[in-house]
This record gives sequence, C-alpha cells and structure tokens, in this order.
Amino acid sequence: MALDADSETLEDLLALLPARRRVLSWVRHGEGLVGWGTAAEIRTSGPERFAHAAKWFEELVAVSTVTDPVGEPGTGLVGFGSFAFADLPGFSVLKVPSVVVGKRGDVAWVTTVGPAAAPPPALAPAPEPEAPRDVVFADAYVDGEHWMRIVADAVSRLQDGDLDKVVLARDLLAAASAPIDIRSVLRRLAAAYPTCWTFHVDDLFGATPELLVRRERGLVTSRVLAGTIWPTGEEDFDHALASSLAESSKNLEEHEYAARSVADALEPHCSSMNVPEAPFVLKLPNVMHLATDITGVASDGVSSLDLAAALHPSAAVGGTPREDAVALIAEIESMERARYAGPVGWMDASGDGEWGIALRSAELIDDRTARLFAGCGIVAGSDPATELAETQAKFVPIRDALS
Ligand SMILES: C=C(O[C@@H]1C=C(C(=O)O)C=C[C@H]1O)C(=O)O
Repeated sequence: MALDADSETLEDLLALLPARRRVLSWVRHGEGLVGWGTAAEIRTSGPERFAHAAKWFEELVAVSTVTDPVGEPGTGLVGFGSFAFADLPGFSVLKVPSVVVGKRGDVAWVTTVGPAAAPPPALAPAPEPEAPRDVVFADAYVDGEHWMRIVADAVSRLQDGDLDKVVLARDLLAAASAPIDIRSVLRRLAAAYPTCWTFHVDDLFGATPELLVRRERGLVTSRVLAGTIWPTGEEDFDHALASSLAESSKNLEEHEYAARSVADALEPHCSSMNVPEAPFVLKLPNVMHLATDITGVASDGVSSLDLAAALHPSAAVGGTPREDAVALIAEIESMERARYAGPVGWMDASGDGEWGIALRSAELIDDRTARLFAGCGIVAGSDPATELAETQAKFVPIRDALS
C-alpha cells in the first residue's frame, strides 16, 4: 500500500530510521528511499545470483496485491538488494522491507507491506544517534607494503600480457569500543557526500559516487567513473590538478576502458544510446574522477536488475578484458571482496530502479567492527605507491564517518 505523506515530516529521510541494525538506505541530495523490517527476502549466491533474485522478485510481485495511488518510480512494492562481487564466494540479498519511506522532488510516500493492509507507522524524526566511539583502524587481509607488491606484480603482467586493466582493492578493519549505530554513520556520509548515494543493505554501507545503472520509466542512465586524483585543499593547485586529470593519458586510457565496457554491455538491451565522446571531471570532497554519463532507452521487459546483471562487473571494478581481469583479481588480490564493488540499490514492481556500485563502502562484521574497502584501476603505467595513496584517499569518506 502506498500513501501520500506530508513531505515536511519527511524532511530528512535518514532521521526517520528506527534504532535497528538492518535498516535500509538509498539516499542522495535528501531524496530516495529508506526502509526497515523484513516482509520477504531471498539470500542467494553463485553465478546465477542475479537471475535467482530477479525470478524471486517477479514471483513475489505476481502474488502481491498492491495499492499504489502515487505511481512514481520507487512507490508500491520495492526490493533493496546487494550482490556479491564474485560468482563465488559471497552471498547476495534482495529484500522487501515492511516499511518504505520515499521522497522524490515534492512527492513523498510511505509504503507498508504485510499480509493485510497494515496501518502506516507513525513517523517522527529519531533523536540524534550516538557517533561511533574510540574507533581504531588496522590493516586487514594485507598491509600497504604487501599490497604494493601485489600491484607491482599486476603491472608486470599488464606489461607482458594481453590484459589492459585490472582493478585491485585492499581492506582495513575499524574496531569501536561500543556497538556502532549505523544511523549516525549514514547521516554523516549523507551530509558530507550529498552528491553520492548513501546506501545500507544488510550491514553493507557507504556513499558511492558511481551509478551502475538507473532505469526510470524505460530511460536508462549509467555514470561511469575511472581515472582519479585527490585534491590538496589549495584552490589554485587543485584547479590545475583538475585540468591535468582531463588531459592525463594514463587516466583517459583507464577511463576509456570503463566507459567502453558499460556501453558495450548496455547496447544489446537498449534500443538507442548516447555515449558522450569525452569525460567530465566529477569533484568530490576527497577525490576527483573522470566521469561519463551514458544514456539509453531500455528494450521492452528489461528490468533495472537485468541491466545491473549485464553490466557487472564493469571495467571500473573488474578490468579489461573482463574475464581475464576477474581471474587475476581472484588469483592475486589476496582478500575476499564479498559485496564490495557489487551492485547495491533497489527495484520496484515495474522494473524501474537504481543500482550503484558498492564503493567507498564497508561491511559491519559484528556490532562494533567494520571492514572498509578501497581499490583502484591498474594499467601498465601504474605506480604502486601512487595507487596506495589513491586507496588512502578513497578510504576517507568511511574513515571520517566512523571516526
Ligand atoms: C574501485 C574503486 O573505485 C573505482 C576506481 C576508480 C579509479 O581507479 O580511478 C575510480 C572510480 C571507481 O570506478 C573504489 O573506490 O574502491
């Protein structure tokens, strides 16, 4: 059931979240969806994880009675999902919350899901949640020195072999002295990175700047990022850095692989497409990226989750050629990505939805410990120490939100 809601009560979606560990979030510029409770869910794994989840959702939609007077993307029945990066190991989840609150422009709504038309919950902003306490960060699977050796190994293979690009990541552990209230972390991420999508699905959280795919009334958008520098805080210097990014052949080459991989994967599922010729520079507080927004029109019957499945893993998180890069990651990266760098987002009963890439992210592994992730694209000309510094810049959003 969907009801029109008063958009003033819903001023701050994240403030409505109750004090529970598994609350759900997909928020950008104050708009999006939050949810809680579980009306239904599927956990799946393996190469067929997207197909299993899509079929489960389709069957659920078929047996549900939906009252949806609002009729916007994200109203009615909605599933939040988060998928493993690799075919194996790692689990994926798609869940329909029992309460979803959404906001889009001037329209706001509350959806309740249950066996009968449950009354909508009383919504009110929760008191300010407590920030994480005494957080200590440490290396996880490999330390910086070891990781640079892994990058050097990849560089020599890229110079000698047929691989053009591989994305390698590393992780950190954050341990707090008391249970982490995820709502505080989400509020901080959303406040500091309003142009990113602040997400949380089953203990995986972050603020991603990269939209793998959005389908909205048949219109498809994908924001591809690849090629990164990090600002120094000195305005003139950073201005020069931004223009150097747009002219750096290493970054342009890396970006081209990523944009091409998305355009090629979308093409069979779209009736028309627009791929801009040159990228623009996307400025975030911690890094700047080369970015390309690709748009298209989805072929009939192709849902946003189908599109995410076709796109994953793009060269922004895998590499080029895709299969060889994914095999090299499994061979040398020395850590489990789990759902890091996998699709995360939501889909409604019509197939419209938004799927980001779970970057600038971390996973709660128990109530006071999180594993943080950051990676970068490696090409034949990459320098391991510079790549290590890039991961440090990419850890900043989550580190700050947890500190
Ligand atoms: C892999 C990550 O980021 C990706 C890699 C980028 C790069 O190598 O330049 C840029 C943006 C993302 O596509 C990450 O943040 O962990």
